Amino acid sequence: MAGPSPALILNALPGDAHALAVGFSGGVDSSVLLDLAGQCGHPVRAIHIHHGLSPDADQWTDHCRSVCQRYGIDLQVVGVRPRQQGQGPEAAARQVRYQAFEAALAEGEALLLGHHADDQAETLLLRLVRGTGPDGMGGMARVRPLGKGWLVRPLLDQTRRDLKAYAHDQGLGWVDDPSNDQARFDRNYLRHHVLPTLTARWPQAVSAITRYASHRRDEAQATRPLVDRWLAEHALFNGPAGDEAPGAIGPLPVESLAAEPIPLQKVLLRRWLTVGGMAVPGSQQLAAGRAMLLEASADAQPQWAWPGGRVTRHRGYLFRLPAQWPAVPAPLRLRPGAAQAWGDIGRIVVGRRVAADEGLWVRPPRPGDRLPIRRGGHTPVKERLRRAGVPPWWRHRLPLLVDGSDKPLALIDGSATGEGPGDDGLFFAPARLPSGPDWHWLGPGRG
Ligand SMILES: Nc1ncnc2c1ncn2[C@@H]1O[C@H](COP(=O)(O)OP(=O)(O)OP(=O)(O)O)[C@@H](O)[C@H]1O
Repeated sequence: MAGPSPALILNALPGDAHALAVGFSGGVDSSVLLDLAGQCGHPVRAIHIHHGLSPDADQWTDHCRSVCQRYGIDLQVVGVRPRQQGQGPEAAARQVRYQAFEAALAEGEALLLGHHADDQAETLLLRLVRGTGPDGMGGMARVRPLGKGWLVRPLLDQTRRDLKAYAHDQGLGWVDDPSNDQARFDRNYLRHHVLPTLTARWPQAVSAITRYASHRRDEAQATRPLVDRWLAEHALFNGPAGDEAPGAIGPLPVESLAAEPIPLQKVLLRRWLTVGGMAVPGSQQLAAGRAMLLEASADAQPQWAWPGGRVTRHRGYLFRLPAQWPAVPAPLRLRPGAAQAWGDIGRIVVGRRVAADEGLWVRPPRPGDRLPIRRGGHTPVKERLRRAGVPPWWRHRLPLLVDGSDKPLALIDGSATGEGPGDDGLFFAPARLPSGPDWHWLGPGRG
């Protein structure tokens, strides 16, 4: 592997990145990165996050200022204090740091971070001993979207020793963070005890481990489109055409899933949960959940719950259930030409000529509600919803149109696209909740 050079950055950049922002802590790795970035021919700036955690923090910021001044590179200093919520100070600092990076990135800008091969090997070993799934073994990504730009780690194939040698050769100055050695206990145990033992016996251990991570990432990148295609073909897709936002994949049909080999079922389930915004369970939990959901008798309604979410089976489909149910909305007096909030669940969009002087209301269905039918007579609302395939847990949250004396008139059709209803219509535009309830039954005409 060739040593540090600007080509590492140029080769790692996504095609449309046209400006570089170096995450500059003042440590040796990001000092090398800054030096290389300045030789790439792209506009460069640096971002330093001042956490104020160490008594030396001001000195590091001063150091970063003077280095950037020498290079003639703009430095943005962002002061963010970690908010500690049940995590260690390191993890809390990392979380706010990435949020600050994301907010600071401009369109088309690539944030460069100085993670190297030893960091990657430590990450992999840590994940391995703490327990991780196949995606975790891809380690840190070399490139991923971040805010309006990208996060790029061009030094992932360089060892710590390569970077130090470059810094010495080029006469670069840097600061050492002494807290690194105490705060990151597990990582340092690996760094000082485990990796030296491994590399004494197998000198290529670090690059072999990082190569493995790179294979895993390639494999994930190659298979993901196939998995997503399966989901798009089989799991009802409820977004506007071409919308691939998370949550756009609807309930999973049990029959199609069960027809696949078990290892593929697990891959599909894992991905389906991820696109629904759910925390993915560990392998054992996933295997148990899969068996419970797919191997139960046809008329059973098993419910699988793990700390990250819940899935249930209903009439041949698997549904992701939100971690918290939105409250049942309160009755709403309709206003012509308005888009009115239907609790946290969505909006009721009302045409201009609707409800002008009729005193129309919308409220959730109640037991015993009945709707008039065209041939004369009435049908229970519950029966209409059941026939339309609306799962029981949504039936009492849907909008029912009633007149001024609370007499049910109609269920309001849903529209996933949110386009105008015209002057005479009204419809329900469901919100896409973060926990991704499955809205597939809300297509126009189903109400
Ligand atoms: N305070 C900071 N200001 C700007 N950039 C930083 C700062 N701290 C870290 N970075 C950037 O992140 C890179 C990795 O640093 P470090 O390993 O400390 O980060 P981390 O995000 O905690 O990662 P890890 O996952 O390895 O714990 C650095 O080389 C630098 O590019």
